[in-house]
Amino acid sequence: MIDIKGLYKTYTGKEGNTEALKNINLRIEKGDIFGIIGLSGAGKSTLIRCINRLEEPTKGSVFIEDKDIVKLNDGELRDMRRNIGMIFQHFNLLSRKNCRENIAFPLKIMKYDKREMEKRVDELLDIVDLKDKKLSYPSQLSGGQKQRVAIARALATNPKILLCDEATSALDPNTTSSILKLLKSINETLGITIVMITHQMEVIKEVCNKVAVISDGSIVEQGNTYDVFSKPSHPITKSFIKDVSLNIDRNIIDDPENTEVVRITFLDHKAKEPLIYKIIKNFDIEANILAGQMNSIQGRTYGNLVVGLRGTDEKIEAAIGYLKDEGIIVEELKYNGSSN
Ligand SMILES: Nc1ncnc2c1ncn2[C@@H]1O[C@H](COP(=O)(O)OP(=O)(O)OP(=O)(O)O)[C@@H](O)[C@H]1O
Repeated sequence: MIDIKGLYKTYTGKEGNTEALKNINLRIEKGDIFGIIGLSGAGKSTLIRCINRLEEPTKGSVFIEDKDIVKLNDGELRDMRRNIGMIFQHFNLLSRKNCRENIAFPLKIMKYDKREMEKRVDELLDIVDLKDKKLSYPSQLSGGQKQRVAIARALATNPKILLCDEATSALDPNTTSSILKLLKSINETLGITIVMITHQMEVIKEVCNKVAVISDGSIVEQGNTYDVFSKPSHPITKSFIKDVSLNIDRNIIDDPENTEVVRITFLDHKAKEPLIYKIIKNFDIEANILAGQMNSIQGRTYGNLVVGLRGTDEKIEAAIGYLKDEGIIVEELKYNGSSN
């Protein structure tokens, strides 16, 4: 549905050039809730704004269905943008207009018939659960309510795609959760493809089925959210999930008493099995848990443990072989054994 190919963006300024995006390639399928996560300055806003050409790419293509948005003329771009709604961190509502008028704004520009417009505004207020605030002004609304109005306005023209630029970053955790639920229900019931940029891991975990991790203008990892975050390979991805092995004291890992120190990752139902107990019992070794955590992404569980193993090389090798046969991911952090 959205196919970004070889996308570059370079900002030119007095102090030189900034390469904000470097060869971005992403495919977002119809019906996805696609998250793009990165630290401040990574290029998230630039990337999402290139999707509707609020920012002009320097090079590359952004295909929406089969049209390259980069090549559209002004009139074609205006038509295309009706298919792409957008919401922002600070809502961008018109402060002198009430909820009804804010939501009706894009319909007015499209010269909707007055009766049709009133009907559509009522439908939208119903979708975002704000019927009782129809005549309230933005200053009379909470942050969450303002974002609901912004969502209603973004949906007014029946877009196929909704772009969310840090849409929950200004909201408290409970309000964030209710806005994410609303976005998920809009995705499911209206079939709208959602692209969201965020620096909040919780947002990705709660609603995104796919994720791309952006760092210094490049995508460093992407895929199904569960796969990317249960088996992260890039240090930036690991930092978002606060990988247990990153936080562990090096002295503990280097302790010569441990023959080997491993980081093991359990996925899905394996996270609930007593595998450490089994390796101690069946392989006659000692297993000392040094760090651990359990996580959940959209109802699927995974766990990480850092374990110091003590015993003969053969027994430890057999225990690790058993874990791998059981589908557990085992990574060696430190080996002190006699043979290698
Ligand atoms: N209009 C601009 N002119 C010059 N440089 C810019 C401009 N907009 C962004 N940049 C630079 O491009 C890089 C990417 O910025 P961008 O705003 O896309 O990052 P971000 O990941 O959205 O960061 P944040 O989360 O802090 O908003 C940064 O180095 C930024 O300083």
